Amino acid sequence: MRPVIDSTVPLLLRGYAWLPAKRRRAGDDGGGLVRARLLGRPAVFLHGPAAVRFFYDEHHVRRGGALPEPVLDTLFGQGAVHTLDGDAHRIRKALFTELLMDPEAVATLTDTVVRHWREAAARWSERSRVTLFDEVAVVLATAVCAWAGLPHTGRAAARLARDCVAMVDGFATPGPRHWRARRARARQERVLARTVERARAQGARGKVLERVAGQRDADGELLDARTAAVELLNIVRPTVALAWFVTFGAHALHRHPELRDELRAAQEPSFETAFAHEVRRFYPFAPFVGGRAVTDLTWGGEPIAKDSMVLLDLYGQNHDPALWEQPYRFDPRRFLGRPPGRDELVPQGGGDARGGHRCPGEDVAVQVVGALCTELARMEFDVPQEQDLRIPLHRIPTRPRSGFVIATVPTGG
Ligand code: HEM
Repeated sequence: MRPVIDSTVPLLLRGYAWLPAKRRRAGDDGGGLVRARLLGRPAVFLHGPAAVRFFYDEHHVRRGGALPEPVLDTLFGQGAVHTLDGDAHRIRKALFTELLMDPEAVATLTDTVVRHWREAAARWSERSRVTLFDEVAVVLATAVCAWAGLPHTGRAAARLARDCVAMVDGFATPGPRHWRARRARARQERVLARTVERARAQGARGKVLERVAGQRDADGELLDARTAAVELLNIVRPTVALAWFVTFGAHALHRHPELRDELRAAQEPSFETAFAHEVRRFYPFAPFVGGRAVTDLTWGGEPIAKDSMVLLDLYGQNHDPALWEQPYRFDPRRFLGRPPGRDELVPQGGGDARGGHRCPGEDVAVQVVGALCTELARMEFDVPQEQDLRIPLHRIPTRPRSGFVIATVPTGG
């Protein structure tokens, strides 16, 4: 086998564009395995529904020791559910599936978000211009805290929103963005660990806080307050991160104004859901997920050595022409009357959310993004030309450079 040069720096520099370019150079038509070296280790990238099933088999890929420390210290937190395997994972994961996959809880969270959006939108019309990304992040942080029973309101919620955005923005880059992410995480873990301690001493105010504060691990012990804070942040941070998808949704409505009318007129939720799926498929967000090979493996006749990094190429799979007709066309109709297959659409991972590591927040994501894009479609606003709406692919995570500035049209003349 040819020696493979380490690709960590090219990946950091080229972002989402790195893997497709590597795939083209390797002459791969999309179905095969791509080899690389990352952080000094051999790595293989897979994609496609069969690869999803291979990757999510615990006999093939484990998560323990797989995530680099800079990612844990910014995005997920030390000791997070993302890093666990076997029974330890199943017991911790039940906490999230119970809280986040219950239809009533999802509906209550969505209603809370919409209520806070409407209050905020009424204030936007008093200002001539607002940056949608920043505003939506604060709406989401305020709403998820209210829903979870966390005490953050007003400025504390705005601070939490900024910190959650920083944690996501800085996980895949060296330099100032990364250090901001580390500081943001350290600050919010401290704050939330105190909240957990208070909840344990005085009784919690909300179901989510109470449930997380009372979580016991496989050994029957309560989580230490810092780990409980990490897991509270694993609910709050990704909810705030829905600001990326809502901003992408605004971008799609701007590029395809006819969809605005369709969303506005939709009598039933199916178009809204299809729109949310297409936003999650089309726009680049989570690039891939990864673990380590448990043992020597074979995929498509190719050997994968024990301990290699095995990565599932989410962005690549969501744009694979073998799965999606005209993958680079934004078209929510592709999901109308045809809900996505479990291992086909993978912006939030694949496999089974209850049994494996798939994101437990997918129902929340689809409903909140759908509801807020519909709110947006119903709102009167202009999109000033003097802003940069390009979405650079070299940056992970990316978003419209200007954050999507809107000029609200005052209501009532
Ligand atoms: C912003 C949109 C979101 C994206 C792009 C996203 C993406 C992902 C991805 C790729 C994974 C990893 C899957 C794997 O390792 O196989 C994941 C896991 C997870 N997500 Fe999300 N997610 C989003 C929203 C949410 C929301 C709204 C919540 C909670 C309210 C959430 C909570 C979690 C948790 C707790 C895990 C860990 C699951 C585990 O390791 O078992 N996510 N998410």
